[in-house]
Amino acid sequence: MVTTPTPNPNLHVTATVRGYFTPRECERIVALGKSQLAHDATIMTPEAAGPTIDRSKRSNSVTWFKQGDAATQALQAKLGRLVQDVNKDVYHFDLAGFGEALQFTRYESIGDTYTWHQDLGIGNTSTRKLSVIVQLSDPATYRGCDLQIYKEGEPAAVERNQGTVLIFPAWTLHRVTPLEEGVRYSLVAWISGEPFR
Ligand SMILES: O=C(O)CCC(=O)C(=O)O
Ligand SMILES: [Fe+2]
Repeated sequence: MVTTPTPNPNLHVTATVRGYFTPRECERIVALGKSQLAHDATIMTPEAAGPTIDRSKRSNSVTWFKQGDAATQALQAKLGRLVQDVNKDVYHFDLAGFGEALQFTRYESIGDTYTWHQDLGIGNTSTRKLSVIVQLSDPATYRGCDLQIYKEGEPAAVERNQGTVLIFPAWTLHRVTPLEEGVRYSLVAWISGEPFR
């Protein structure tokens, strides 16, 4: 049987929402993140049974915001509204919601980095459909640590402004270049769903 599905024209798009969070809101999120324990960030590889630490690929630390906390719920509500709107206009995915805890990402040591990767992978990362990143730091306070998206063979830098939200399909290749000066924080959320449709 041959059918011709309707094309989905925006799968390459990174949705950029400038100033969705105010600098004050960003500072509050940073303070909340910094008040909690940091863990070495891990990666998933098909070779390893579970999450592994590989500093050549990912050198930074993360804090998972506690599920159910009032502050977490408020953050998820605000992000969720935006994601629903963007998904309706841009991606048209079947989404179930936040599949895992919000990740507060910390680049605090010179050289902290995350090399090219996709967020959609194996194990519990396999249900991720959209990646959502909030730029929490004032770009004047750090050098390097550029979030870049792979576009037609080239790294394309994305908006660095504090409070900007970036949304892209979770298979999109992206990286964070090494931190050269200062510190950078980001908030990362993944919106998950049943196998792709
Ligand atoms: O810190 C960022 O902007 C991106 C982090 C990231 O790509 C990830 O944690 O998967
Ligand atoms: Fe990522």
